[in-house]
Amino acid sequence: MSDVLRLEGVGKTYAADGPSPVTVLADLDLSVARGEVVALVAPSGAGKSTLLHIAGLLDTPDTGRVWLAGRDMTGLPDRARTEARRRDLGFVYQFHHLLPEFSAAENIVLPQLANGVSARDAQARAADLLERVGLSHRAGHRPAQMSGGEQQRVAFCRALANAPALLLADEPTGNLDPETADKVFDVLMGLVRDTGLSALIATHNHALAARMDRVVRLAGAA
Ligand SMILES: Nc1ncnc2c1ncn2[C@@H]1O[C@H](COP(=O)(O)OP(=O)(O)OP(=O)(O)O)[C@@H](O)[C@H]1O
Repeated sequence: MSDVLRLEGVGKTYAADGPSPVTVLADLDLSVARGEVVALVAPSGAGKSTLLHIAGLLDTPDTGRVWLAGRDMTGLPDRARTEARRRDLGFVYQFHHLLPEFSAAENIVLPQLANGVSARDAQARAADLLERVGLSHRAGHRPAQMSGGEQQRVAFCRALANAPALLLADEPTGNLDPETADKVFDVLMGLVRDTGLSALIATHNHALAARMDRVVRLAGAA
């Protein structure tokens, strides 16, 4: 199977047993093929975050199944899900979430050490990734010493540090002014294409969505 991510018949209802249950996702099918970049466009409240949490193995659907990198994740215990998340997924959010007391390079090295990569290999990969996003000269800077666009470029490198099968991004340039957002998005797409990565990228920006391989629109369930 060449899909990196496959959701089949996924449904999610919040407070299903409460007085006013909210069905956010109903019978949703979605797949991301290997090397494919898919835009996820949804009006506010349509369930974009819920979907990304389910795809990111941070939440479980009430119905349906989730495959990641060819393995069925449905019903796996927390430990196995955490392990799959660490091995197969990279995350980028609207805010960079870099560790403030560590340098750009260290922020990219640390997740690799946690995955058992040697310090030497981790440093070499961090240097390579920083070069790809044009930030070699910022390797020793801490997040507070960098611009918003630079911080976000480091966050992309960190997400790719362990060579995940799939990148999940939630409004990755949403915190930046439009001009910077365009440039930083170019960097992200360059990085994704260079590494042959698959990605599911949520955005409200239709121009950015149009630059991806496919656009999935989430209308929101009743
Ligand atoms: N834990 C929860 N309990 C009850 N309702 C929830 C919960 N989490 C989310 N919802 C509801 O589910 C709907 C979808 O939420 P979700 O966060 O997935 O939307 P979203 O598409 O990401 O929105 P936005 O783009 O505004 O962040 C919303 O109406 C929200 O109020």
